[in-house]
Amino acid sequence: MQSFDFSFLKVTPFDVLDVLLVAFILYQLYNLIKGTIAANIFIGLTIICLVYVVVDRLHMRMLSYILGNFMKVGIIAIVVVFQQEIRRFLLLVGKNASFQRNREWWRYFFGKKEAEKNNYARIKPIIDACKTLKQTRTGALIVFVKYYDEQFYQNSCEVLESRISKRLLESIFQKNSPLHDGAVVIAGNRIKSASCILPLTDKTDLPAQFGLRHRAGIGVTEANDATAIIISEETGELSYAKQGKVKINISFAELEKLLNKDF
Ligand SMILES: Nc1ncnc2c1ncn2[C@@H]1O[C@H](COP(=O)(O)OP(=O)(O)OP(=O)(O)O)[C@@H](O)[C@H]1O
Repeated sequence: MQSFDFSFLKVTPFDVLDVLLVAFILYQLYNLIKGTIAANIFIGLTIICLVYVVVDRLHMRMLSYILGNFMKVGIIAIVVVFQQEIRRFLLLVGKNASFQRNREWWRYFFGKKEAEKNNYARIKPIIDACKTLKQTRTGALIVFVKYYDEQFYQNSCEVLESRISKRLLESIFQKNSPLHDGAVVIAGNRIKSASCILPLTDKTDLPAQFGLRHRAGIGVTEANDATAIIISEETGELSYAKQGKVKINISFAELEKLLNKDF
């Protein structure tokens, strides 16, 4: 019986690692563009690539010339078209390697209790304000950023630079307040700004009841290392957005856990 010779197939541990890393990167990219217009653009580009390979093999000169030229500028087109996704991908990579994440491990082994106690004092006024806003069905959008990018936020915001306080948050979102439209941005221990106009997500698979407030809350977490609490004026529901994904109708216990982890 004829036997097959697989001796040419030498698989080293680095090959396995290589494949795993590529699979991981593709999976992360898939997660980033899933449900967005970018997913359709990606499919379009893949189809053009496949057509190019076919027409090139069939020696259809005119079409392969046109598609070939298109492919040459393709890389620039990809960078332009996927600007947001590339930004999000780099943020994801940077975030996973960041000092902040390692500091969480540090906290876990040394002095976690102490850290949690301090954090609770920080997040309590926010949770209390959310309780009132939910009860009174007052729409609100509160964004937490690790790094406050002055350029990104200051152009469209009213600068506050104030201590985090329950009553301040409640009064900002009162319907008669001049600052109630838009988002409040919190960084570290400060309310940095209010009335911020944020980028909207272009996701196409969101629930029908999500309007501009929810789209802005999700959008800001796609473009930045940020998380957002969204309180619906219509239903009083509390949602929490992170990395472009949203948890709907969360409880206050859940909110406390999430803020403890992310803020
Ligand atoms: N780009 C934006 N950035 C920040 N806030 C925004 C933005 N666009 C709209 N908003 C806020 O969202 C409010 C309008 O919310 P809209 O009713 O469209 O949203 P929604 O997601 O349906 O929320 P709700 O359930 O509270 O109605 C505006 O009054 C404004 O405060």
